[in-house]
Amino acid sequence: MACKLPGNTTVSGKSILRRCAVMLVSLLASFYLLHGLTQLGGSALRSPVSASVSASELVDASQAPLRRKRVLHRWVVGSVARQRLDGGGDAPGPQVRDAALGFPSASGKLRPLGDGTKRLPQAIIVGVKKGGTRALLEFLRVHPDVRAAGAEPHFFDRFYDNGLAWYRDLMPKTLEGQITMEKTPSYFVTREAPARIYSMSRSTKLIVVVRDPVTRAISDYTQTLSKKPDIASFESLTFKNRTTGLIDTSWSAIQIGIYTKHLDNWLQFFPMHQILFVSGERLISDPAGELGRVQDFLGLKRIITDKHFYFNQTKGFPCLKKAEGSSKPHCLGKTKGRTHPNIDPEVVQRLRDFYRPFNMKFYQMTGRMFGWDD
Ligand SMILES: Nc1ncnc2c1ncn2[C@@H]1O[C@H](COP(=O)(O)OS(=O)(=O)O)[C@@H](OP(=O)(O)O)[C@H]1O
Repeated sequence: MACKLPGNTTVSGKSILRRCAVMLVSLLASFYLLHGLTQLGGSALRSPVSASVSASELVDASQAPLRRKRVLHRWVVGSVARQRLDGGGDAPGPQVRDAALGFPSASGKLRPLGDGTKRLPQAIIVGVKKGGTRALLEFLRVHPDVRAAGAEPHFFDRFYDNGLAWYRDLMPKTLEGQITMEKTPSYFVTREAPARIYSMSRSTKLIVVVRDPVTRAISDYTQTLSKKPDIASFESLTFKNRTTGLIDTSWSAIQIGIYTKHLDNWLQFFPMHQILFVSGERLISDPAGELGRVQDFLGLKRIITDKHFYFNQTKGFPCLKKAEGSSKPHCLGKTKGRTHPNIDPEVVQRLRDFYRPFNMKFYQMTGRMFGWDD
């Protein structure tokens, strides 16, 4: 059979069939290619970040400023979880379900979404007054896995009757994996504090910032003097009887520095390994070194390093290059690092002699030489 095409071309039936078959095959091939491209583009659009973000990158991202990190983590883990929930036919396991609801901490753990929950502290800086407790807490707060109450709650000494719910309410909200902390230096010398903290949680980690008891006493006195300029001199308050040289151990400025006496009280309830002693002197001369020990003790990743500090010549103390939630340098306020009055060197020597045996016992108990008697 033959037919006439426009332009007087004569085409046979066989030839038409051949042409139609070729057209069909190329049409099918185009469809196949188009389908492949759509699949590729579709999955890339569904998970723009998740496909390229590894667990270690998530951990690294946590070291960026907290707010930015949280937004990023919500987005990243949210999309990972969504992808798994959408794509897989299986019911999601607990990890995926958690991921759908949250984001990981610096340690890679998953956290619930939202602003978090107020929790009782898992670690408390219990002392000592004028040891450097504020500096330690301010430095620790830089860690993304630490949240701390701003003011001193004084729950275990002054406000115990208000109950644990009241205490918890003073705490900042935390996400799973973050540690709640507070500092109240007077706990260390409060007789009831160890039993009370133990009854809240026997696993509470305790931190004590200790400082040379003589300079601590002078610092304590300097604070009182700033509030009551009319008080008696340090020298006269130190002695029960200046002629006999008998020290007045009932004066709180003196008594607080007999660390072994107070420590004995804590050891009735807590084992030594649950108490960390931070050197107040080293906190000034090597803040990153002391912070390293504290982070280890709290089971935290060592994120706070010497890169976080600079020595402020005017202040005469180490300061933070960036405070928590800020990009500005931050030194402690003017009530921290006061100029001390000059004390009669004979009185200072008498106090050194008084504290020496207590210090020696303290070094023995803690296994650390603090160097106050060198
Ligand atoms: N980085 C930094 N900046 C300023 N001050 C610092 C710092 N590190 C430790 N210190 C020392 O902290 C002392 C105050 O201790 P506390 O914060 O424990 O005092 S308080 O008990 O809360 O009142 C305070 O005591 P004074 O020098 O006697 O004022 C400081 O010596």
